[in-house]
Amino acid sequence: MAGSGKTTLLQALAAHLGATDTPAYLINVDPAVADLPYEPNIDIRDTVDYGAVMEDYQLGPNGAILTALNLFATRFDQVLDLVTARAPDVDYVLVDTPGQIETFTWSASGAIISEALAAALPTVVLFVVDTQRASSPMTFVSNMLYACSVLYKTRLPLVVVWNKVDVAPAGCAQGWMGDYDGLSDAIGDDPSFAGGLARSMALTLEVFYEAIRSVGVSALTGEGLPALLAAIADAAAEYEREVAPDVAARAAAAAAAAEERQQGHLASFRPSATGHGATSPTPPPR
Ligand SMILES: Nc1nc2c(ncn2[C@@H]2O[C@H](COP(=O)(O)OP(=O)(O)OP(=O)(O)O)[C@@H](O)[C@H]2O)c(=O)[nH]1
Repeated sequence: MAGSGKTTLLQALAAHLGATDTPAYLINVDPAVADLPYEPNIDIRDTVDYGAVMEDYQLGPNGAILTALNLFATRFDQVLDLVTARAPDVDYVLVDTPGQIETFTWSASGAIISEALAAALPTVVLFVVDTQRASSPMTFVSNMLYACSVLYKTRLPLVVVWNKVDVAPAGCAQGWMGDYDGLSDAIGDDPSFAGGLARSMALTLEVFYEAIRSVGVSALTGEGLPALLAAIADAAAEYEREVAPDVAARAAAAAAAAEERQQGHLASFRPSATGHGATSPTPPPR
């Protein structure tokens, strides 16, 4: 979510891993960020000038982020080559995404980037929430719906990160994830459409909670980072178990479809039994 602390968390994780002699490889794909508190190994801003994109294409902030991501995605194979070349030396590749969730999660270029990463390396999504901003039951439910949509869009193991626990403890939100009655009581008998929707969504989301992990952290103080790394390891094991076979099957199906297309093209150029090519413009005279 925007402003939830993704960049600060990435910096905190990188510092934590550095201190335990586990250097991480850092990638920034947010073209609009002004200052980064960490030194990325790969930075979209080295490739795409967000300000120039706005000016050249006469776009607003979100349109410019989308266009910058599209331009970056066209060269993502080069990024992937760099990442996979370094992968044997690092345990983690951390990717910082743009603030507006829809520009990454729901864009074609965001899908290209996450699918390319997921096809090359065990990939896990961290859905970062500002815990204080999810302290009312309604905003909690809407945050969980966003998390749910990210899970279904990416089809990757997901960890919900309740950030900023130095300001607001995550206990309440984490409690609601496992306690429909508690959440329903908190929503109350609000007779409005929103209240009814929140109650039915809360019930629907119970199944979703079984598929995800959640951790409370403070990117500012470092609280909860070891638990977050344990959750990431668990999610990576799920990737190996459940996602990797699916990724391999999809790659094999895509390769088979490409092969079939190529055979089709070849067949159309092959001479027929009568000595005429399949692409002959006129049938032989009778
Ligand atoms: N108290 C507190 N503040 C935090 C924490 N993590 C981040 N912040 C603050 O939250 C604000 C936003 O942090 P960022 O890291 O820029 O958030 P972001 O999600 O990357 O922001 P966008 O990319 O713009 O969406 C900054 O003022 C951070 O200092 C935390 O754990 N505790």
